[in-house]
Amino acid sequence: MTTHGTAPTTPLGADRDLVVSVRGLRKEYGATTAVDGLDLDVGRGEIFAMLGPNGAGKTTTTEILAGHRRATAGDVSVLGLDPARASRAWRSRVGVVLQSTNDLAELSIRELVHQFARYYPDPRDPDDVVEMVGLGEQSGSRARSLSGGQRRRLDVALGVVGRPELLFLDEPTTGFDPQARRSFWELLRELRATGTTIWLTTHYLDEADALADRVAVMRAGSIVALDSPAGLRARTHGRAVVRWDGGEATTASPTTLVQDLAARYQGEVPALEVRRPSLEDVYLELIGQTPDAVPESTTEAQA
Ligand SMILES: Nc1ncnc2c1ncn2[C@@H]1O[C@H](COP(=O)(O)OP(=O)(O)OP(=O)(O)O)[C@@H](O)[C@H]1O
Repeated sequence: MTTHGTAPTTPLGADRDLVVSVRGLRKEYGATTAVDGLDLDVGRGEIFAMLGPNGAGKTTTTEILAGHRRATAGDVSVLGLDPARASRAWRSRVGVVLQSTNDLAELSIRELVHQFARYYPDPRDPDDVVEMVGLGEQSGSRARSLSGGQRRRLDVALGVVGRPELLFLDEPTTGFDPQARRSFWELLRELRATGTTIWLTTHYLDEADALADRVAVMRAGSIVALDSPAGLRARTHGRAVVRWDGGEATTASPTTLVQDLAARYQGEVPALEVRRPSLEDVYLELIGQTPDAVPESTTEAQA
């Protein structure tokens, strides 16, 4: 706990509506600074997403918050406690799904989820949880025999069976087919509706856009933007990209440009496209990369 000035300040984690509070978090691995002075708060019942390229520091931050890794410096409060000194009671309030998966015994899905449920004081019904993650039909199969995406669903089942107040998910939908992702998103929304706070890392823009109340974009150990998906999108400041056979321009007044072009071509402008920057464009700009080509799916042609 740190106090500044003479007036007493609220100790980190004393605000019960804040599930996660981080101030000045740093993590160094030898000469590598993985997390470079992070400040953030996550409110109860929020879905909070961390986006960022490989090596940005998302996993390191998540592991520190989940009590799996020690910070080099900074103050961290998760559910009112420093995770580095967390008790067993604290652990039972937190669900953790990290990238490194557990080594599974020769148990069936159903047996595993039942076994995990016994570690918690007030677990969900394990059979309901197996259904909830869409593994009902495979519940008798050995966990080892699952596909990558099914395995990830099992990880989520093990993370939620203890009825956690806070759920950490590190890249939870990697390896999911599109339909499995959609139903997984639905599951996360249901969990949020029952009051679960969700901390999520992802590489998928559409995932953050579809799910998150707020998104932190991380780059080289720092947060470069922290906003709602709509707030991030608004950073395009009304700009649009106008393309035609012979040129391209980014402008805040595309209609005027199209009128000018129409006058110049005396009618149809060849291969005219007008496109609003997508969340992906904003993201790529934030992390210092610009797309080589505009993806087809985000291209909007207007006559
Ligand atoms: N155990 C470790 N020892 C040394 N360096 C590490 C270790 N874990 C991570 N790093 C380094 O810390 C930085 C942040 O890594 P981290 O895994 O937190 O990033 P990330 O954003 O989760 O990346 P990804 O999207 O690839 O999972 C990287 O430069 C990485 O090489």
